[in-house]
Amino acid sequence: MATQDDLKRMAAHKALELVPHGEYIGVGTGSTVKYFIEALAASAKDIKGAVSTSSSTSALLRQHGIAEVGLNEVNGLALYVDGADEINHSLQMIKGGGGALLNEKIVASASRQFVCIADESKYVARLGKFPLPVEVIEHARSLVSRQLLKLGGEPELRIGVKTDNGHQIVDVSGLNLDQPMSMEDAINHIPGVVENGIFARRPADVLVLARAGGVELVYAK
Ligand SMILES: O=C[C@H](O)[C@H](O)[C@H](O)COP(=O)(O)O
Repeated sequence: MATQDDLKRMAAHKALELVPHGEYIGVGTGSTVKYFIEALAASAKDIKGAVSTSSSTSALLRQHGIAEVGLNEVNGLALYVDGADEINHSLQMIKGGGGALLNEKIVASASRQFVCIADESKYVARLGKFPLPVEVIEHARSLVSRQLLKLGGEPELRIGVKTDNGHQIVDVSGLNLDQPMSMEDAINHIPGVVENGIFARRPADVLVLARAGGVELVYAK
């Protein structure tokens, strides 16, 4: 029986088919993306370079000899490839389980196409079982947490974690995410919030979904 890691690897390999030759691409963060970087390095795709979303992704790109380029050095990206913690049938996502949500949202917003790679455990009818990561300015953490309580969530500080941008992460359980775009906006309007892990304003364009029976491409309904 295929393990979750097998499924992640299958999705990552399939995504290679969507990578254009001779372009800059954005690369997300996480265990599924790690398989994508390995597959990309072993493939004959001649991308111009990759914009990274985290120090861990940069290290993997270096390790595999893939040229990294800064976002300021390119005029937009053809494609962005990343995993998700949850993705719904509109291809809206919760991301940030690995703490890279801020750079991921920035790089995704610079990309013409967002390809999400995921095993079937991530594909859900309703977002919100996975606690929502919210990146906060450290001295505003308590203030922000009180506002998140008012929005119906139960915030919990991710102990001992600092993001690549030097902020803290609060993981929020119990939020009603039936209107993901409104909640994305509402949380980002709290002073002290840097970014939150709802990707509703910039959903994926295509989901490469790996199930035990095979890999399929899913487009937003
Ligand atoms: O901050 C991390 C990212 O949003 C990841 O894309 C997400 O956590 C999924 O990671 P994984 O592929 O390891 O499940």
